[in-house]
Amino acid sequence: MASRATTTASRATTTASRATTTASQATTTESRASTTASRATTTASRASTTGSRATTMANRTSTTASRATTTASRATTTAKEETQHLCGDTWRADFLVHEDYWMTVAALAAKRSKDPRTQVGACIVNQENVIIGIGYNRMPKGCDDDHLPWNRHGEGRWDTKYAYVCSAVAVAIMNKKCSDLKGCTIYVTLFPCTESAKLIIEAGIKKVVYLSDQYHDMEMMAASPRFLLAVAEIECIQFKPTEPTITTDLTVNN
Ligand SMILES: Nc1ccn([C@H]2C[C@H](O)[C@@H](COP(=O)(O)O)O2)c(=O)n1
Repeated sequence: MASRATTTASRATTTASRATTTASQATTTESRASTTASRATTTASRASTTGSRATTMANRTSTTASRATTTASRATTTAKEETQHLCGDTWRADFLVHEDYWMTVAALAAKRSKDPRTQVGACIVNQENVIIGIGYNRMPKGCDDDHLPWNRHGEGRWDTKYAYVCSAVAVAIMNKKCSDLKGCTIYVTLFPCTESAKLIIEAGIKKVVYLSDQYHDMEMMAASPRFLLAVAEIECIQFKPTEPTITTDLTVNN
C-alpha cells in the first residue's frame, strides 16, 4: 500500500512538473506572439510612413511636372508671339503646295536638258514627302555630247538620239538617295516611254503623276507603256496644277 502511495505521489509530482513546463511554454509562446505582433505594428507603422513620404514625393513630382508644362507652354506662346511679331499675324497663304512643288522641281530639272526638241524632267518623292531622286533626259554620264547625235532622224537608229539618250525617269531612278523606291511617286513632265515604264515597275514605284501626254496617240507604234503600267497596277494620273505658272526671281536686292 505504501509503495502504491509512493508511486501515485511520484506520478502526481511528474504531472505537476509537466503542467509547470506546459504553462512555461505557453508563456514563452505568448511572449513570442506579443513580440511578433509588436514587430508587425512597427513594420505597418513604417510602411505607413514610407507610403506617406511616397505620396508627398509624388505630389511634389506632379507639381514640378505641372510647373514644367506651364513653363513650356509660356515658352511656346512667347515663340509664337515673336514669330507673329516678325512675320505678321498669320502664315503666308500663297505658299507652294506639295504637288505643285514636286512638279515644278521636275520642270526645273527639265531645263538642264540639252535635247533641242523635248526636255523632260522627273522628281521622285517617297512616302514621307521627301524628294529622293531628280533627273532630266541627257546622254549617259561622262559621255561627251559633242560625240553623240541629238537629231531625231538619221541613216539608222544608231544615228539618232534615241539610241543613246537616257530618259528623265532613268536618270532620276539612278540618282536615288536611298536604298529602294518601293511605294514612291514619280512626278514627270512627259508620260513615261516604254523603257521608262519598265524601270518604274522594276523600281517598285507605285504612282506616276505626269504633266504632258503629247505622245499619247503614237503609242500604238510600240509596246504601250500605259498598258504595261496598268498590268503592274501602277496608278497614273495627269497633273492638274493649283498654280499654272510658277515664277522664280533670282534677283538679289542688297
Ligand atoms: N518619258 C520620256 C519620253 C522621252 N524622253 C526623252 C527622250 C528624248 O530625249 C526626248 C524625246 O524626244 P522627241 O522624240 O520628242 O524628239 O525626251 C524622256 O526623257 N522621257
